[in-house]
Amino acid sequence: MPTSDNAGNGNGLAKIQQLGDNEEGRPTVKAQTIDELHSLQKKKSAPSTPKGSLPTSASVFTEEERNKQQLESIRFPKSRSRTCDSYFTPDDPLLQEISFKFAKRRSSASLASLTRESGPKVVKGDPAARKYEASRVEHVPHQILTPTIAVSDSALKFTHVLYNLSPAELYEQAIKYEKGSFITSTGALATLSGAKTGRCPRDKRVVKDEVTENELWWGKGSPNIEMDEHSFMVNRERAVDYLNSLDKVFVNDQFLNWDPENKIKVRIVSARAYHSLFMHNMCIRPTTEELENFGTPDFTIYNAGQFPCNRYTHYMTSSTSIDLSLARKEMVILGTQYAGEMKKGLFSVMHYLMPKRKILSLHSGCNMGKGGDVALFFGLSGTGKTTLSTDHNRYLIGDDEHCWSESGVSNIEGGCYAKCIDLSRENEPDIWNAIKFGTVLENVVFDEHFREVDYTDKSVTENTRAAYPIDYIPNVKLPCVGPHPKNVILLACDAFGVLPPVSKLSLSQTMYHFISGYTALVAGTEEGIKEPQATFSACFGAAFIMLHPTKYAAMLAEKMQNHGATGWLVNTGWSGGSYGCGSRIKLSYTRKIIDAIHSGSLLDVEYKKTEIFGLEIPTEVEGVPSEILEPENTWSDKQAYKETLLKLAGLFKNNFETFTYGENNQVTKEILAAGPIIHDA
Ligand SMILES: Nc1ncnc2c1ncn2[C@@H]1O[C@H](COP(=O)(O)OP(=O)(O)O)[C@@H](O)[C@H]1O
Ligand SMILES: C=C(OP(=O)(O)O)C(=O)O
Ligand SMILES: [Ca+2]
Ligand SMILES: [Mn+2]
Repeated sequence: MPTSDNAGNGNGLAKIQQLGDNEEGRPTVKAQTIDELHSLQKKKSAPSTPKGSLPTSASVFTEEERNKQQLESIRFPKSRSRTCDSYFTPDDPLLQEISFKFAKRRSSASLASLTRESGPKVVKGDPAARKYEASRVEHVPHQILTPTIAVSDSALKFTHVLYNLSPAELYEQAIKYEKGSFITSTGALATLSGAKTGRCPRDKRVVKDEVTENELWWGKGSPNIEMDEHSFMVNRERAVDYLNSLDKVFVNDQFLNWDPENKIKVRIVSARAYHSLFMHNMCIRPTTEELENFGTPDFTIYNAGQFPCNRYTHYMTSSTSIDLSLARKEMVILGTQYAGEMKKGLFSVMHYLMPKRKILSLHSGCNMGKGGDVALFFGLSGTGKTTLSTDHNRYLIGDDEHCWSESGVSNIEGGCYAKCIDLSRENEPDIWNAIKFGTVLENVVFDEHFREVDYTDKSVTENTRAAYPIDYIPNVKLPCVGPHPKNVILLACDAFGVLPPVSKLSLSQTMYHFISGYTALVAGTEEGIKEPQATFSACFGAAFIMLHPTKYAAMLAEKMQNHGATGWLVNTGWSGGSYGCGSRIKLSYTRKIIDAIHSGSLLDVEYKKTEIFGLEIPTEVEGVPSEILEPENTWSDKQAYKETLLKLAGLFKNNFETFTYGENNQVTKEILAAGPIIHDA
């Protein structure tokens, strides 16, 4: 049965919300048309040549001339000897057209990684010839498996499989065929993700069947919006048909999880080089040998993000749907090209598979000191997992997704996905330097001539991102595994400005704050001052968990207890007042606080218990002005402080009620007592 959110309208058709894509909460791009979107990406350059000289400055070309010039330079490289198109002169328009077509085929055929020895073959419209080509594709270790449709034109059509291409090959594909792809001044590949510039959690569906009905968390607060198997198959067929209609698709075979005993094999079938390069960076890259013996994947994604879902399909509420079938071990993406859906979609799968093996999956960053001390950094988006786990004095294990098993911690991924807004070399040097050849830069704005990225520019979106292989960070721990954590740091970006910059937590407090999963970000940064928006997301990642939050919390409590880990709450948000009055805590102060946690020095100082939240705050931290450690000190209006504190405490209590009743109640009185206590005045 559909949930109330997706209730049918009685005649068997799903209720269609005609709200388009601008519904609240769905991150969309700040443009009305594709052309407008593309025009946001590039800024006019200052002239690079003195007046009066030849018009070599890029700004004198129209967009079209520029593209044409670029294509020509790609098609007619200086060393012409080995390119098939080298006999044509670039200025013959007819030959140009032919050579372009030929080059296109050549590249897609040769890039299939199997025709290198035999050279390219041009496939004409003869089905027999296509059969020949298709049989050659069998040399590709793995083809996409599609259901056999008796005889239709689509079944006869041949689609090239571009299998595990290298970053260089993917750059060429992106630049040739995907509008909005450019090389930046540091060598990164700038791309546009299209209308969607963030995840769409309200369009993420999971197949509810006899098994998942009992296993998964459904209903209030759950991220798992149900769909039935039939509707999944309708969307799957739509995605597969779309992919089959293309001349070529990209296939990535890769791994998740650095723990060799719990490695998961994933296959990603996508239509864009951008998506293939993103996953190349984000998943663990197999060696040639591992690829030869890859076998059957444990999980497959069909990403047909350019193509919408059919809004008249049952359960659909918009033109976007991200669908997960655990029984089929498949995910289908329709109607969003935001690459983060693939990464986080696989994370959801891990949140199902790992607990079955008694392994805890964590939405956290992770790093390790020189002495082998491991820290976990939990937190919602924007709270500092990536920034603080990337620490020049420590070894990076991973920035976002981990497992904690009997043998210690392991990163699920092979790359990092950093926010780029206001990125600076001074504050985040390692991330800054990771933005080089091979890195995917999403939705950034750059100077059209020098291709220098302006990280302060939010014209396309505020959620600008860089996806790079983890070894682009110099002090990476390879393989990305480590011993049991010593510190568990819960990050909250408190835009109310009432949580202390750091407090030490008891185990029950750690559980309380882990289940609450609080952060508060500023509502809208453009239209002046607005109230901070409190967000509660169970386990600091409600969008990705598949089981009831208390299952993960119970595992965390047990592991922390067994291994003697200390819990900390770190506010990376506001101090001296709420957003609008106060200011964000300096990153350099937060880093000092984190240093003191890692070194153990914060265990040896005096503590003071706060009112309401009952948090233990240190009276001193090396390198941090002591007066900011107690938030009340930093507020000039003490009454406003008290009111804001009570307001936030009320929001916490309100949120926690979800977990204190209902069938799944495993929350003990102790955990409840570890939350804020509001005394009646
Ligand atoms: N005191 C602070 N602590 C952590 N991050 C901060 C702080 N002040 C500003 N920032 C910025 O906040 C953002 C944190 O984002 P990020 O590390 O990507 O979060 P996450 O990985 O948890 O989504 C970064 O852009 C960082 O530069
Ligand atoms: C990719 C994401 O992770 P984060 O914002 O936590 O870095 C996301 O939440 O979409
Ligand atoms: Ca995240
Ligand atoms: Mn992150």
